[in-house]
Amino acid sequence: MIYSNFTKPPFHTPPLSFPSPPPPRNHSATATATTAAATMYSYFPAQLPTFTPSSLFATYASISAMVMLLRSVLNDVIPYPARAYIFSLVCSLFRFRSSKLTLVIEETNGTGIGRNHYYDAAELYLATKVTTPSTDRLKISKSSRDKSPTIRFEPGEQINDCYEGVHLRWRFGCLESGKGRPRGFEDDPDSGGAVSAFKTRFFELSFDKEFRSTVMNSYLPYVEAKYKTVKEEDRDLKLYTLGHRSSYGNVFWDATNLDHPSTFDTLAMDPDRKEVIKDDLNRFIRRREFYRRVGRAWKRGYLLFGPPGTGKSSLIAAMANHLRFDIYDLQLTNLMRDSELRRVLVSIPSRSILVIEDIDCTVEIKDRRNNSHHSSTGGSSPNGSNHYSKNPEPQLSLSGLLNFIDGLWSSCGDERLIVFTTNHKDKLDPALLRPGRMDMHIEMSYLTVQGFRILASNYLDIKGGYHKLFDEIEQLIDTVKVTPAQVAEELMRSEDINDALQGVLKLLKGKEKENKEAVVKVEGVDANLDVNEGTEIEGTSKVTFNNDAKPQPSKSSFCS
Ligand SMILES: Nc1ncnc2c1ncn2[C@@H]1O[C@H](COP(=O)(O)OP(=O)(O)OP(=O)(O)O)[C@@H](O)[C@H]1O
Repeated sequence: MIYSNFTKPPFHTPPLSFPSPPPPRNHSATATATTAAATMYSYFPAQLPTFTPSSLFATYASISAMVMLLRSVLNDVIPYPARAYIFSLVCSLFRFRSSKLTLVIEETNGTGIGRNHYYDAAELYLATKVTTPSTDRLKISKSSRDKSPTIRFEPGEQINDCYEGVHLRWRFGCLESGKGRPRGFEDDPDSGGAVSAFKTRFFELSFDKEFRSTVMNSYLPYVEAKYKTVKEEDRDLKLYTLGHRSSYGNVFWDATNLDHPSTFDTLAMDPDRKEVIKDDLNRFIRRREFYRRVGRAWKRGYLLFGPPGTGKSSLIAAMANHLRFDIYDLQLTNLMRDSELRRVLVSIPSRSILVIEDIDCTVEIKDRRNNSHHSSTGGSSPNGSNHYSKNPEPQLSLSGLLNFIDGLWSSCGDERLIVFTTNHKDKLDPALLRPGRMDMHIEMSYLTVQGFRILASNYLDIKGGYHKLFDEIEQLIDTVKVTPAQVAEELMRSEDINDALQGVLKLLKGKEKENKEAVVKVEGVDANLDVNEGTEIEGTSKVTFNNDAKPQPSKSSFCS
């Protein structure tokens, strides 16, 4: 027990003694004064309690201990939402008479799973305003491949802005929005045992209430427009792939710069077909109002099909470079359930291309669904995790994917392209080919003469665009199947034009020879069939006419 100077002393402390009043004098005035003084003297102790540093510290310590005790009791007794409500009530009392209006712009939208476009716009817009004197501290980063640095704000940082005479104050904040599983994962038993705090980043925009309509109708659209301009002019295109998984089981996109040099000019493809694709893309971008008017989600699906090495990935990169859209490369093996797929797809922003390569391997999706019982009894997922064993249902399904393409979820997000690629269109689930799902089917074929001319001009920069070996090469290109990738490989082997073209010639002649041998082999099988009529010949379907007809392993990890 700590005793202060104001509390009763312990019983063994000697009682405070008061000195006796001085004896009275004869003088009457003096006597009166003396009597008054004596009366006062009798009320006050001779020695007032003293405030020593140690006593003050002891008092402070006991008060703090009490406050902390009270606080922890209140925290235990009153649940977090109730505390937050009381806090907001108290705040609202103080805000009541404020002439300012504050808009809070959080990083995620109301549902907590999609990004808030205003937040992205504000972040980029304010990065252009960091030269104002009110800015004291910023985070800055730049990878070796970035064109310009990325600027981020420290919590509490303020930036003042002025728009059409209206003074605006931006403030960046970051707060721990509570402990527990993030929104949408509350009932998920598999979302990680650890329960930790998660952060909400936000901007606050404060201004005089009278300018509310100016800010809402004019300033915010202005910030958005600036964002678009800056993004287009300055930024590097990004390639996003599904990366790390949080302890809640949430999967996040990891970004890297997309430096793919492929353009429609470098693509070895018939010029007419290239024009058709370019026109289609340009029309799509222009038709925002059209899509709204006819009640369709503003997105377009492309199916690219053709043998490996015919330029499907190169075409996607050319599309991204043409439109200045980011690419989101989705590997379905990284996802376990439809809910994850939805979450990941909804997090893709506008002006981006979602790519799902080798979609013919979606047979895996159906297999997972059918094998859910097996998985739930201890099987492990294809990527080696034991995620399935904890969550038997529902798994990733084709219908989940299709629902995103043209179901209700398709309306989440604007201005997006969805590109599926496949080496085997015939193997695709008919549901994927249904009209309205993939708007345009683009066949990527073996190299044509026109395609070869484009490759030769790109790789060898031949003056006049003609070489004496072209005639022979082009004759062979018409008769054998060779992919642009194979010819491009030959063209890269030598810096000498003649050597490089000789290499192409050799490749084509080799293919021609293989074709002839294969024909002879087939004729031999046919002859055998005639001799042993009625014999079941196994493996005739494996007889190949050339190397290109051989089934080739897909590079996608989705195909195990
Ligand atoms: N049509 C083409 N025009 C220009 N270059 C091409 C073309 N097709 C292939 N190439 C060259 O071949 C390489 C591989 O091509 P790409 O990855 O685009 O083929 P793909 O059809 O996507 O193959 P896969 O089906 O195996 O993914 C490219 O880096 C490019 O250099």
